[in-house]
Amino acid sequence: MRYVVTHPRRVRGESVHQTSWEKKLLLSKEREEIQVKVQSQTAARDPETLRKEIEEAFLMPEVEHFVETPEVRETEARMKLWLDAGYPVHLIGPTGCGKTSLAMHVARQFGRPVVWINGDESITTADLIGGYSQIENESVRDKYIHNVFKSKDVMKVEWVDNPLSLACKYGYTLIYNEFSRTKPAANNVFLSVFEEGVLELPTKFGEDRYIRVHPEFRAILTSNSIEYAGIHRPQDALLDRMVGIYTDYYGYETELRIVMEHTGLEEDVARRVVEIVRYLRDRLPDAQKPGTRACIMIGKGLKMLNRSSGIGLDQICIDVIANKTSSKKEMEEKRELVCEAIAAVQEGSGG
Ligand SMILES: Nc1ncnc2c1ncn2[C@@H]1O[C@H](COP(=O)(O)OP(=O)(O)OP(=O)(O)O)[C@@H](O)[C@H]1O
Repeated sequence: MRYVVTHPRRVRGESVHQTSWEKKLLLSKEREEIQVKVQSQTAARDPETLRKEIEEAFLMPEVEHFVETPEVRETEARMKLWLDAGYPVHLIGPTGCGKTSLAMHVARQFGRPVVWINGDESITTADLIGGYSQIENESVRDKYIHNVFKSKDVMKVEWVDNPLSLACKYGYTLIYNEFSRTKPAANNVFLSVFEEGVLELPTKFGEDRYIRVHPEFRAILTSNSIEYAGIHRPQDALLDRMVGIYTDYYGYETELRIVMEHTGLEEDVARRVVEIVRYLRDRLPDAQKPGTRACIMIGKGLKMLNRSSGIGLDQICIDVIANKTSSKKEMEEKRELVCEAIAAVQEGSGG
């Protein structure tokens, strides 16, 4: 809804040769309130149409190449059990182990629109629930006339729902990725959502400050087990209202299937990639462990290799795990470990 503010045109008194009578009239007008003629520019769309448009906009795309092994299905089954029991599910696990893909895949299976929030230090409660859109219109009179006139009119127009309000109002599935990156105070609104089934809109005026949470509302939150120990430890009261499912790196066979699905590599090559990454994962510190994502990246890098470039498998692996390196010495140590991993896998495969 756009508003047009109309108000008496202001003109510079002296520069326009008006009669004294016109000046008097203009001056008196200046003391009048600004006449705000609000015309809505668009005919109000009915709420149902608006909702359908919102739902189409939010429908989460299918997770491509999603691999379901017995191990994946077991975790999915636990997630659905708790979500159907009415509890939010908190997936905790190391970087790149598959939390987000799992959350998206399970969310899709409820057939409800999925709204997505990425946790961040700068997120406020308003980012979660919404706020008023407002038009501010300021008109300032000429400075060199004694009757300087300054007018400012701020109009609060309509409340705009943000993802959490939409999910609670219409029963969408909420995925709150890396939620522990958000400051705990901003996440306080979730306490009554998860317990009393009520979303309070503390910044909203009037009677509809509360949303009764829709029975189809579900929430899946993810956080990074490594960062979890670091950035913002969520308040116990919030953790107490969720079910926690710790998702570590997948087993060998699942990871192999995922790499083959994403890269199209032959099984024997994919096996070597997974074995090299798992060799490194077993020997690197938690914060440096390569995840499933690293397996896929190495696999895709291998596919792009051509003999003439002189780039070898070792360099591909080093480039993928170098991101979390903080010194030349550390890089050299990793280079040695990569060569050790490749040799060990070569030996193991009798290659
Ligand atoms: N079951 C699966 N089927 C296919 N691909 C998967 C599966 N699980 C994870 N992946 C792939 O592995 C990579 C890492 O998965 P994902 O991004 O879900 O991990 P994450 O734990 O959410 O990572 P982060 O902590 O960085 O958010 C992605 O490329 C994803 O597509």
